[in-house]
Amino acid sequence: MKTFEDLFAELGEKARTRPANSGTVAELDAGVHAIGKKIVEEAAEVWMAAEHESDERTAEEVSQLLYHLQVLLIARGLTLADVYKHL
Ligand SMILES: N=c1c2ncn([C@@H]3O[C@H](COP(=O)(O)OP(=O)(O)OP(=O)(O)O)[C@@H](O)[C@H]3O)c2ncn1[C@@H]1O[C@H](COP(=O)(O)O)[C@@H](O)[C@H]1O
Repeated sequence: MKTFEDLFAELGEKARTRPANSGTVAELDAGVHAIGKKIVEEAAEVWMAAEHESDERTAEEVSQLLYHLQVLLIARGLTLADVYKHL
């Protein structure tokens, strides 16, 4: 099973190697403004799923929000350590 740290390492590698079919590369190229909008959209989907949908759907929406948050960190050149020091 992929962990949060595994995903961050994978996305960092995508950003470095820029494979042609990567949604992550496309999202990074779209920029921080577009990524931020995606985060807000996914956060709303998390809220709606938690209030009205199943545990499985809620977990899925949370995974998507975490993905977009990680893309934002990479876009800003931040690491997980930069976040963890605030936890
Ligand atoms: N975990 C994710 C992930 N979570 C969410 N997403 C993206 O976020 C979107 C999810 O949003 P929705 O389901 O709300 O989207 P949708 O309704 O299908 O489409 P939208 O209209 O919202 O775009 C997906 O379409 C993906 O583009 C992800 N894209 C990639 N990953 C993982 O990231 C890694 C790298 O992926 P690539 O860069 O695409 O190779 C792989 O391990 C992937 O599994």
